[in-house]
Parts: sequence; structure tokens; C-alpha cells
Amino acid sequence: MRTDGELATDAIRATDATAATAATTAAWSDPPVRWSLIVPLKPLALAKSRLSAAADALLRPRLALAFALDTVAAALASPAVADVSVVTDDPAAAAGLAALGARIVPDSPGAGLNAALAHGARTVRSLRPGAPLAALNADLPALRPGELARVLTRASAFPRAFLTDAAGIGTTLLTAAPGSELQPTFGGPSRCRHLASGAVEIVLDGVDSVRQDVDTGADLAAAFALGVGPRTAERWAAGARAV
Ligand SMILES: Nc1nc2c(ncn2[C@@H]2O[C@H](COP(=O)(O)OP(=O)(O)OP(=O)(O)O)[C@@H](O)[C@H]2O)c(=O)[nH]1
Ligand SMILES: C=C(OP(=O)(O)O)C(=O)O
Repeated sequence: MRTDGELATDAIRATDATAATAATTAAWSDPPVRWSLIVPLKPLALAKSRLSAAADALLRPRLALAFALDTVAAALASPAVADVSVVTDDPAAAAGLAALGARIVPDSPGAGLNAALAHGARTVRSLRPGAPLAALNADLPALRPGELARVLTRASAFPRAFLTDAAGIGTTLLTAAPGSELQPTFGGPSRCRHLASGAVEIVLDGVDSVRQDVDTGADLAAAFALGVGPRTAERWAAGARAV
């Protein structure tokens, strides 16, 4: 039989253990967790081919750059974001994105989107070991910093998580907590692949700006309805001419 004193000590130990567990959890799941984002961007001359019905061959690369600049500017303005690394081999895009404050990682694998993301993840973790990672597409011109913060805060409860695109078929964001690998399988119907890989789907209302990627003219109209960033608005108004 334990004495009252021993029981009281046990209770204090249990409280301490609970507090320690809570502190460990809080260190990860409570704000301010600040994420390292990895944004892939293919050479602008090759980008946004599915926009051809809405934009000619001169305008498409300029729109792709405007989307990327608005995406990265909004991401850098999010309270949940520590830094943004853009994996690209495009020199003009690299200059513009670096001027916003992004780190530029050359796409040295040159082996497509998922290889670029895996390379970006390795690079970021070599610089910031244990960083929480989020891959985010560069074609989210309506992205809002607060909506991105809500998605990332929800993602922080899981080892890996993702957000499906506006169509509910692809993926706009994939996360990996410290100690987890990103395991990106983007491209086409990636929602199913990310689910099958064990990533948890984030389901939240009011985060349309994080889901609205722009592949087609209809997507662009939907992004405008949400409200695009200033570079996309200016580029669309100017068309292909210099601004
Ligand atoms: N670094 C890098 N980024 C890529 C590559 N392929 C696609 N991306 C980026 O991945 C994201 C999603 O790409 P997609 O929407 O499939 O391609 P897109 O060029 O934007 O559009 P489409 O030409 O219509 O397929 C965008 O941010 C692209 O710029 C690649 O090989 N390397
Ligand atoms: C890369 C993706 O988007 P897209 O629809 O542009 O291929 C994806 O959803 O995995």
C-alpha cells in the first residue's frame, strides 16, 4: 500500500510527465512552427502549355513568371513560413524570385518535377536540419498568406500531409514534419498517390487560394474571381508587352 505522501509524489511525477509531453507536442504543433517551403519552377519557355487557348506563346512564359512571383511573395508574407527555396534553372525567374527573398536552388537533377522537389528537400535539410518542409506549386497566383498559414498549422499535426487542388484530383501542397521525408509524387492525379503513400489529406474550408492552381483558361478565371496578386493582374492587363 502506498502512503499518501508516495501517492502525492506519483501524482506530481505524472503531472510532470504530462507537462513534458505537452511541451514536446507544443514545440512542434503550436505556433510559431515556421516551415521551409520548396517551390518547383520549370523553365518559363516550357511552362503553362495548357494555357495556350487563353494566352499565346509570348504571354505564357510571362504569365508563368507572374504566377510564381505572386505565389512566392504571398508565401514569404505568411507567418507560418520561415523561408522559401525555389528549384529552378530559369535565370530570369531566378533573378526575380531572389529579389523577393527566395533562395534559388538549381534544378541539377534535371529529371522532372519530383526529382526537383526531392533535391530541394535534401538541400533545405542540409541547411536547416529537422526543418518542417512543404512543397508548394508555383502556379497559385491568388495565394493568401493567412490561408497558407491555416493549412500549414493543420499540417503540423501529421508526419506527412497534403492539400488537393481545386479540381480535387491533383495536389498543390505536400508537407513533411521533422524526421519525415517528403516523398513527392506530384503530376496529374497526384491526390490518389499522395493518399496511398500515407500522407493525410487536409480538409479545411476557406483555403481556396491555396488550392487554386492555374493550368487552363478556366483555372485562370477562377483565380481572378478569388483575387490574384499584383504581378499577375498587371501582366494580364498588359498582355505580352513589356511592363
Ligand atoms: N524545377 C522544376 N519544376 C517543375 C518541373 N516540371 C514542373 N515543374 C513545376 O511544377 C509545378 C506544377 O507543374 P505543372 O502544372 O505540371 O506544369 P506547368 O509547366 O506549370 O504547366 P503545363 O505545361 O501545362 O503542364 C509548377 O510550379 C511547375 O513550374 C521540372 O521539371 N522542374
Ligand atoms: C503537378 C500537379 O499539378 P498539375 O495538375 O499541374 O499536373 C499535381 O497536381 O500533382
